[in-house]
Amino acid sequence: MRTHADRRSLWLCNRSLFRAMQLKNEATMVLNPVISKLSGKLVVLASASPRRLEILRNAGLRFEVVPSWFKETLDKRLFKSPQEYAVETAKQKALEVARRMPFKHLKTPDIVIGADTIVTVDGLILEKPVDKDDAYRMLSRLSGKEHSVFTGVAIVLCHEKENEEIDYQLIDFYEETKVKFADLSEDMLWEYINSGEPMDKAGGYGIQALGGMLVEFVHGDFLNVVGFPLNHFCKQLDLIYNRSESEVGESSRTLVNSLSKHTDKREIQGSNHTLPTMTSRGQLIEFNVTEHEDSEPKKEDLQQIIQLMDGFKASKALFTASKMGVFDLLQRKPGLDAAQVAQEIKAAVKGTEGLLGACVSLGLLQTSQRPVYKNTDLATRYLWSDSPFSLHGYIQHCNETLWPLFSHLESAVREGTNQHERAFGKKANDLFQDTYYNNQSVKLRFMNAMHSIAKVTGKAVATAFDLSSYKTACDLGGCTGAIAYELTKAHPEMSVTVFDLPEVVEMSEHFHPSHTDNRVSFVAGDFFKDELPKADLYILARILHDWPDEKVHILLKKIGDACTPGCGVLLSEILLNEDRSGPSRGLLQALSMSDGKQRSAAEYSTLLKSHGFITAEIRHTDNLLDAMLCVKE
Ligand SMILES: C[S@@+](CC[C@H](N)C(=O)[O-])C[C@H]1O[C@@H](n2cnc3c(N)ncnc32)[C@H](O)[C@@H]1O
Repeated sequence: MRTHADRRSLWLCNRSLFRAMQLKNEATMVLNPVISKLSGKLVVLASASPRRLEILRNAGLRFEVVPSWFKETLDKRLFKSPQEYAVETAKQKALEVARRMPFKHLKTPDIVIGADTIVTVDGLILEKPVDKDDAYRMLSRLSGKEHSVFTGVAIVLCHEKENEEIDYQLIDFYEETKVKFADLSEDMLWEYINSGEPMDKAGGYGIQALGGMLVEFVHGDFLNVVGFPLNHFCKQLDLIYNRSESEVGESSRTLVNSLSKHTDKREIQGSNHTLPTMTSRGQLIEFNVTEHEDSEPKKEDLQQIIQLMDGFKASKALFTASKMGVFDLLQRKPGLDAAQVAQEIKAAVKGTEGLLGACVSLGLLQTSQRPVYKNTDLATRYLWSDSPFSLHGYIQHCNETLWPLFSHLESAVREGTNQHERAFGKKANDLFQDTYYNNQSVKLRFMNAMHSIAKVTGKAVATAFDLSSYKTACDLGGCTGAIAYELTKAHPEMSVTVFDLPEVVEMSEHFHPSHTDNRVSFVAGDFFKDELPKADLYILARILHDWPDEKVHILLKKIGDACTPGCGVLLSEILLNEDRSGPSRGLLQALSMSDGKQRSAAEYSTLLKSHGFITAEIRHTDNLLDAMLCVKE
């Protein structure tokens, strides 16, 4: 029987082993650029295992957990090797979730990850023990011997096609780790079984906890024994997202099938028979599920379509309530009834009742029996003008500028040009100088709009990367300075020059924060014509999308000329997916844009590369804007 000291030293040994394995993983690859490829994507883990969840969370992956309904009942005798069984189970788990989500959750994931861990010894597959006796049988079989732990992993990539079909692309792999158990005495076995730990674990032990005391050595990926081979997974992601398609094809197995979103639900649930039980490595299989003529409209289809059809009504109700000061009023005086609100906002009671009711239904206001109204938390945080994260300014811009432009969308599509002349009665060669800045109130409204978005996104952009090596920054087109103030707040060593057109700089003091910050200064000028202030980091936040490539090259050349090797460009934009499938915010915004265009990270990288900048990092911030850091070679 092992003493407590023995167990403790075994435990310590395993802990240091765990750390050593972690360090090995860290040393062999840079995880973040791989994991960050998944940010902004709907990643789903088709497993309820808390250990897998923790491993992936610790790696910085953001995902939803949707446990698979696939029953692990595959006939093990049909498989040539245990690893093929584990891979097939992982595959079935992931595919079940990938197919269920568009119907049950009304959203299509981008990626579904499935995994199955098994333990094999003496040619036998050990899964989870069903009871204590089963655990005893398993553990005594493992005692004093070396066994293998296999985790099969399946990554299902879901691509929605234009015809509403979904393509499923499958990449699968497995990882093997050898584990040697110490000789286990009866007492130790039962003590461990009675701890309850073996019951939900393959092979009846958990290496990351008490079970670590049973282990003499581990050969291979430690996390694979815990339940997920993180290192191999990241290498596969690297192949999928960072390498050419041919490399992916060579290194992993791909299975493609298409399902229509309109395929009958019952057919999906029973569709396992359409999958081969096993495929050989490298094989590509395609099949289609026949589409049926739908006899009844489907509830979920109708919900989706109604949301799209009514979207403009909801937007306009929000814009109008915001413009008429409803949220500001109810922030100052919560608990007014419709007549009181109508009186304050100088509107008809009937019209006000309708607007308040619509706002309640949209989750912007709360009401009670009487009925009186007050702001919801959402409105308090984002809709009244003086809240720190108020989007009031941007909502006014949507109402007064974007709404008229969108009402001419058909002409914009037919003519392929911006609709400023139709919407506002005047041509705009330079959007800023001809449209926004030749009228004082329009200018202030635009600056308020930029300010409100920059306040919401500024911190995420300012802290997206390690900028500690940069001491002077210049925010080109930095407008009200909102991002500059976030930068100095986040980087105490940094000073920032905001460079913008004279019309903007003259108004900037209206937006200064209450505390003075002498590390932020303003310089007026035209970034296409004038000399740029010297800095070792240039910020381009929501600038490049406004301009066509020719103009972007003019600006980037000036920045490139002003930079010495090591200087940086911090770009902040909505980055389009490389296949231009989204995000829809970016694609919708493009519909009302003038001469500019939305671009993907690769497109921005190419533009910057031609001026000597290499893309160091890309961050999808989970905020309204993404960020890229590029460094001068
Ligand atoms: C879309 S706004 C972005 C503002 C700010 N960077 C942000 O993210 O909130 C574009 C900014 O570029 C400025 N700008 C446009 N043309 C410019 C030019 N030729 N020279 C300097 N600034 C310019 C505008 O005045 C405006 O402040």
